Amino acid sequence: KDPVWVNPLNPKDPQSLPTGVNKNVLVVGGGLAGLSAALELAERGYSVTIKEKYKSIGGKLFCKPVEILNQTFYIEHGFHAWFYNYYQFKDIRKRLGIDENFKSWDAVHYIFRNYKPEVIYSEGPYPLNLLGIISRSPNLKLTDAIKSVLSLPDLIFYDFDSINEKYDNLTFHEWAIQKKVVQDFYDIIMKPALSVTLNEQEIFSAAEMLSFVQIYFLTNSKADTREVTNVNYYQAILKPWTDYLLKLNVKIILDAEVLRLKIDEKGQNVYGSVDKTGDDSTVYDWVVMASEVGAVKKILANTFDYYKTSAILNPIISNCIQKHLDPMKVAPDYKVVRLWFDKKLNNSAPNILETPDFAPVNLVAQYHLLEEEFMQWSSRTGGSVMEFHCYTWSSHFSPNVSDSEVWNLISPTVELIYPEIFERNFQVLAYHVNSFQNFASFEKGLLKQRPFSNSFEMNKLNSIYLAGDWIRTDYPSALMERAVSTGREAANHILIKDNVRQVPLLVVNKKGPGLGF
Ligand SMILES: Cc1cc2nc3c(=O)[nH]c(=O)nc-3n(C[C@H](O)[C@H](O)[C@H](O)COP(=O)(O)OP(=O)(O)OC[C@H]3O[C@@H](n4cnc5c(N)ncnc54)[C@H](O)[C@@H]3O)c2cc1C
Repeated sequence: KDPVWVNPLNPKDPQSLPTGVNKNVLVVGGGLAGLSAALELAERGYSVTIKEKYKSIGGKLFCKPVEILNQTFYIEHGFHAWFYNYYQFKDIRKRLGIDENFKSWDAVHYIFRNYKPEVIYSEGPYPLNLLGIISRSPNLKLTDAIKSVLSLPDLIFYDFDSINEKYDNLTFHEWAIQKKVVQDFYDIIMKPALSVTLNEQEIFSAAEMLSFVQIYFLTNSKADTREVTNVNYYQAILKPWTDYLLKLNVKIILDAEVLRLKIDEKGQNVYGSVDKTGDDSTVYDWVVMASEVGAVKKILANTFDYYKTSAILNPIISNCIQKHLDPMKVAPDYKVVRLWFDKKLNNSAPNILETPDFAPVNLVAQYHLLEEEFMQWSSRTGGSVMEFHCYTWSSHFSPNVSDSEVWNLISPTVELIYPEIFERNFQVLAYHVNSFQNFASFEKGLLKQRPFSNSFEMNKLNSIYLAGDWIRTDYPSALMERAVSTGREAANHILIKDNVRQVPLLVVNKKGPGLGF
């Protein structure tokens, strides 16, 4: 199915603010959602200020310089992949002129405890591409798909609205049982997708997962096609993006955690913020909250405390909190561990390996096969740089372990994945651990209360819009693409209010591919 354009609601309005008109926008959070909103608004003449809590921009895509082995390496929050259906992201890449910083990741390698390894890629037109995956598989048989026939209507005749209505109160696993999905099929095709959601697999919503399946596998035969960057994310994405914003006079203030919002009590307009650095006296016309779910909860709770005696604001803020924020949850904490070894795995080890059965390790990326600076270090020293993603850490170990204990704790699992590391006695030369608990939960039952980008405004908390990967969209979207799409949506809510033409969005079709003809 082709993607669909969401066209501007005001196509006749001018493309930017009239000369001489100044509108200030505050963007809270410098992740992809905030950067996307800032890009659209600054291009259309707005004076944009981004306030970011940390010293580096990028949110979950951040990439910061770290001194390791007497060299400065740029280290990411964690390895990411860009998918074919990431239309808003592709558009931003084109506008920033950074396409050359991406390369294709042709096939995805998986290992399992009870099945042979799989190399999955999509080739040929739909539905032959899916049949190809089954026929190449050393584990799956066509009869698995035929026996799982009850699941096929929800997959190939997917309908976004009715699936959301029907299945958010079921977990994906419950849905698979209800639809009698054959175990092999579930374990090899479906469970791996759940494994990389950074959520607890057992409680993940069926509605959310079926939408993910459309985006990443089914909507068109290229959906599963992925790209990775060939240099670090700072060089590939964040520097060009922030350089462009700075050229458009966007103010980017780092290390400036927003503590609470300032609201004009009569008009209920949000007009500013109090930050870690103090009380910002700028009056903003619009605010885009683009921080992650836990942070928005915290900022709104502080704001409520501040205005709790206000007869007008108290019920408004409390309504937004109760309706849209209280039900939202944060996924378990995760760790991303990058190690510098004195040796390399043999050549047959893939650059990226997904390990759905090997929790706490969900994915292994070999950085010396991915990014330039690590390739150079490896060819100079003969060593390797490997990253291990551990997505639901506290379901396996104490959340409070020190960084120096992490490798010892995951070593027994890594030994099952890559015994060679231990057989050949690889020495760890250095290591770096990122630990966070900032990912949104997509467990069952949250969809109805999940806010849209304009939900606060709809509940009378005016001039404030939401953006981020935890915000609900009325089309299939996920992760990085949801972040940049909701950033653009937030910008569009502002543009239409100021009679500036909205920016079109290209989104994944709400219907599944059907029989393909
Ligand atoms: C290890 C890992 C691997 C991933 N892999 C993929 C992948 O392969 N493909 C994919 O599509 N997605 C992937 N993701 C998800 C993707 O990174 C996110 O969906 C996306 O980056 C979210 O962007 P965001 O702007 O919504 O939120 P964030 O990136 O979380 O940005 C929010 C920003 O708000 C800031 N902030 C918080 N509180 C405040 C405050 N009070 N004041 C000011 N600023 C504040 C934060 O510091 C942060 O910079 C992965 C995520 C992780 C962690």
